Amino acid sequence: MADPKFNVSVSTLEIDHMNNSVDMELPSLFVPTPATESENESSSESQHESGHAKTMRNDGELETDKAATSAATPAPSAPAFDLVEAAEALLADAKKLKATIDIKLTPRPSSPESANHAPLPPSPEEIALRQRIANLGKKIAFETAPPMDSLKSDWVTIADVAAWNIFLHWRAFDHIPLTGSISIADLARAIDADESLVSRIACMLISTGKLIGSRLSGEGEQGPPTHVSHSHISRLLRTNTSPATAALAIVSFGNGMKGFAKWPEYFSTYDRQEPHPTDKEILVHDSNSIVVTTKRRCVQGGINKSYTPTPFSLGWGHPALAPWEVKARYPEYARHFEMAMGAKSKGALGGDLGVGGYRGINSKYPARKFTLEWLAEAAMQKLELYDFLGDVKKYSKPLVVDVGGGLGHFLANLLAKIPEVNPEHCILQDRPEVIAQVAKNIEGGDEKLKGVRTMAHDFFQPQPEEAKGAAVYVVRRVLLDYCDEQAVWILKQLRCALGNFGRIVIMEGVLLDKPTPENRLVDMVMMNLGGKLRNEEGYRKLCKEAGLTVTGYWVDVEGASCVVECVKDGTDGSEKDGTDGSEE
Ligand SMILES: C[S@@+](CC[C@H](N)C(=O)[O-])C[C@H]1O[C@@H](n2cnc3c(N)ncnc32)[C@H](O)[C@@H]1O
Repeated sequence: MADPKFNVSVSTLEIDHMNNSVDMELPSLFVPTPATESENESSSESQHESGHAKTMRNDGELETDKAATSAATPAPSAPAFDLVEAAEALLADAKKLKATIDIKLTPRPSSPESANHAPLPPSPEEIALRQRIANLGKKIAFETAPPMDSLKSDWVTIADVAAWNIFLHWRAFDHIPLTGSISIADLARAIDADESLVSRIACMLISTGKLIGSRLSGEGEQGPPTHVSHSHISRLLRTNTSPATAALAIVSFGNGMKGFAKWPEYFSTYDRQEPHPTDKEILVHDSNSIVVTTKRRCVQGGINKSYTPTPFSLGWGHPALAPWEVKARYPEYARHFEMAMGAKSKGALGGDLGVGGYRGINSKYPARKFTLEWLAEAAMQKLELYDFLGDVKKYSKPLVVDVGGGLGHFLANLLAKIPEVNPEHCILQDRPEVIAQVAKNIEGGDEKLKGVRTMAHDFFQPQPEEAKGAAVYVVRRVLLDYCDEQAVWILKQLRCALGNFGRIVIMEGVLLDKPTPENRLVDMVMMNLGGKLRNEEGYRKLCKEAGLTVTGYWVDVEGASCVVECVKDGTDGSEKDGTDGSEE
C-alpha cells in the first residue's frame, strides 16, 4: 500500500517551478488521502464558483478559458493510480520471472533430450508473466512521466517506425548477421545506399534499442557507432529468417501508416464520415497524375456497392481503386500480405478454428461447442447421393465454399482435419490474381489443396450456379474489410445461394467489450481499408439486415475472434445435421 507520507498533490504552479515546463499538470501518483481529496474538492468548487476552467499559459500564468468552460461537461474522475502499489506488484512479478529464468538456466540432468542444450521455449505462463510486467512497466511510465515526455515519445515512435520500415524495405536487417556485427560501411554497400544515410537511420534505431551500436576497439569511445548488431527485436525483421513476422511488419506499415498519414486529406475530401460507398463525384489525381473520378456506378444504376473510397487507396496513390485492386498492382506487397495472412492463420482465427472444435464460448448456450465435424456426415450423405444417381454431374452441389478464401489456408486445414470431405466437393473462391496464385501453388506440387475446385469470383456478385446450394459458405476475415452496407450486400449474395439446410459460417475479429489498444489498432486499420471491427451486436445486425437468422455466436475473448453461424430466415440449418437445435 502507499506510504501516507508520500501522498502528494502537485499543483500546476509547483510543476512549473520544478520542471520549468509548460502546459502540463502532472497526474497524482498516489491514492489521495481524505485531506488531499478535500483540497481537490475545494479547488474544484472555486472553479465552479467562477464558472471558468483554468489552464496554464506558456508563460506559466494561469488563464481562464471561458469558451472551453461553457461547452464542457464535467470530466469523470480518473481511476486512482497508486505508484507504490504498482511498483511493488512489478517487483513481485520481476522476482517470479527471474526465478523462472533461473530454473531454465539450471543445467538439466543429462538426458538424450537435453544433450544439445537447446534453450527451452517460454511456457504460456512465462509469456503471460512477461506481458504483465511489460504492461505494468508501460502503465507506470505513462502515469509518472511528465506529460510532455509522453507526447514526445509518440513522436519518437513516428521516426522509429519510418526507420525500421525503410530498413525492412531495403532488406537491411537481412544483412546484419544473427551473431556478431557488421560495419555500417559494409551494410551500406550491401544495400547500395550512402554510408552517411545508412548511419543516420541506423542511429535512430540504435537510440530506441531496436539495433545495438558499437565501435571497435581502437576506434575510441567517442563518436557515432561504426558497427551494428541485432537486438532481440530487430532479428524478427529479417525477411530471410523470419519471413512471416517481417511480412506482418510490412503489412502493418502498408495497411496502417500509409492510410493514417492521409486521414486529414481523406476526411476533408469525403466529409467527416466513416468510409462508405458514395455517388459523390470527386475528381482526384492518381499516382500517375491522371485525373480520375471516384464516382463508379453499377451497371444497374445506383451506388456501386463494391467500391468505397478509402484512406488506404489514397495513401497508395490510387484513390479511385478499391484496396484489393490496389494490392493487385503491387504483387510484392500482395505476396507479403498473403504470407501475413498465413501467419495469422496459425493464431486465434486459424488452424483449428471450427474444424477440430473452436475454443470459443457460445454466447447463449455455453455448453454448445462450435464445430464443423458435422461436415463429415454431410460428406458421406453426399457420396451416397452420388452413388444413387450414378453420375457426379447430376448432383453437383458443393459441400464447402470458402468465399474470399485467399490462398486456402482454412480449406487446407479443414481437409486435413476432416478426411471424409472430398476436396473435389470444395470450392475456393477469390479474386482472379489470387486464384491464379493458388493454381500455381497446386501445379507446383502443393498437396494440401489438391483436387479443390478453384474459382475466380467477386463476392459482391451473385454466386454462379455451380457454387449454389452448398452445405456451408465460409466467410473468414472478409466482412471486417467492409462497412455495414457492403458487408450486408456480400451476405445477401450468399443468402440467395443458400438452400434450405445450408449454413453460412462467418469467422472474424471482434471488438472487445473493453478494447485493448491492439484491438483498437485493428479497428483503425480496418477504417483505412473501409471496414470495421464489430462486436456481437454488430454481427447480429448485419445478419438481420441480410435476411439471415443467427443460429450460434461463439467468441474467443482471448484471441478477440468470433464465429457466427447463420441460416436463411425461415429455414433451419441445424435440423438435419445432428446438432442440438436452433437457438432463436
Ligand atoms: C483478409 S483476406 C482473408 C483470406 C482468407 N479468408 C483467410 O482467412 O485467410 C480477404 C480475402 O478476400 C479477397 N477478396 C477481396 N475482394 C474480393 C472480392 N471482391 N471477391 C472475392 N474475394 C475478394 C482477397 O483477395 C483476400 O484473399
